[in-house]
Amino acid sequence: MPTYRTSPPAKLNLFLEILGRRPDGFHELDTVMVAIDWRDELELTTSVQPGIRLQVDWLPSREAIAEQLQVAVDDPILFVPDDASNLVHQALSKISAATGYQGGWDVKLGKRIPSGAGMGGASSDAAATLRLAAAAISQVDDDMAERCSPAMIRGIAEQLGSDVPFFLDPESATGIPGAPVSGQPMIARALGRGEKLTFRPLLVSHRFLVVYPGVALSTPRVYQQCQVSEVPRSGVSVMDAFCSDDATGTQNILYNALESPARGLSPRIGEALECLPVTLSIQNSMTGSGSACFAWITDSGEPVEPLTQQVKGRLEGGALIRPVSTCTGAPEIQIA
Ligand SMILES: C[C@@](CO)(OP(=O)(O)O)[C@H](O)COP(=O)(O)OP(=O)(O)OC[C@H]1O[C@@H](n2ccc(N)nc2=O)[C@H](O)[C@@H]1O
Ligand SMILES: Nc1ncnc2c1ncn2[C@@H]1O[C@H](COP(=O)(O)OP(=O)(O)O)[C@@H](O)[C@H]1O
Repeated sequence: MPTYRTSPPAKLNLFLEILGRRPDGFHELDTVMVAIDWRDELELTTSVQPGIRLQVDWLPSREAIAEQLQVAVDDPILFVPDDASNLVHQALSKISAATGYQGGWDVKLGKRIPSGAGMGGASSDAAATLRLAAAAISQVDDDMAERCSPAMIRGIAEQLGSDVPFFLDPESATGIPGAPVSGQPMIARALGRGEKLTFRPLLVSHRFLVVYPGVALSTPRVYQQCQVSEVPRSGVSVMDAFCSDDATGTQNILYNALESPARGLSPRIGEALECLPVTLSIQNSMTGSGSACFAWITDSGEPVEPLTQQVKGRLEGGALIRPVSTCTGAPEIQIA
């Protein structure tokens, strides 16, 4: 059986405004996201033996991540489920049910993206699973290939989570044939509960310094504490700034309405933000519902390594601190 592999990326929310509260418990959003090259690793093989066998490990090792976070290897912060609560598992159950695929799945998930960070790790793993599983199932016969339509994939992605469609290729994510092709870095604006997407290609690569301050925040808890904005800002100007071919010197456009409730839930958010540099060419924000924060380095000539060392020196306590760049949200699938 061939093995299908890909490296699901994390995301950063560059802008997030709360437009309203919905009767179903979700919030209407205006958010702008990019994928970044902080990646998990996912490997999937079909099997004649029914069932889903999922193995999850930290990369490069649980010990290495625990050491950086200054916690014990069995600390709850490093817990990632390997049962039916993992979104990879749920994605496979749903695609098997939707296509009538009767076989089983063997999956290895290598985690680098921390959980409860607002970096969308679980959502990205789920979207990548759908893409790999669709590629594998499509090999069975033409009938199966036809059942793996972009509309079916998008429908499952939306059921799995508000952020999951963002990590599909733009045509599957939007349902618009001819949407910008996958494989190149994009920026997306998401409306609704996060699933109504518009993609635009990025003309230049953008660099960030990301800090995960070693605390996991629950997305529902952060939303419970948030305020609907009376005079909502719009994500359009952020899209425009990031889509220009030179963002050097762009001032104060990052915004996240969930930052204030997240700060209230953990002092580590403020600590992470305060240790990030702020200059004429560097702006800071929190991603998603937290806890990770980031600095956007708008000047392409600014070296990132001294900034990384500066932040490592300033932030007390365990943390994961990494320079990253924008990348495609739906990376290439390798078949071996
Ligand atoms: C905040 C964001 C910003 O991109 O990202 P993360 O911090 O999770 O990465 C997203 O809105 C999270 O999307 P996702 O993580 O897929 O959330 P879901 O599983 O759909 O929802 C989890 C819970 O979050 C709340 N929720 C989520 C999305 C939304 N538009 N309004 C909400 O109120 C609801 O309480 C929901 O039950
Ligand atoms: N594939 C997965 N990777 C990480 N966490 C997962 C996964 N599937 C389900 N989870 C659960 O999802 C929650 C965190 O989701 P995640 O996407 O990592 O964070 P966030 O929503 O902050 O971006 C945790 O409760 C975790 O147990």
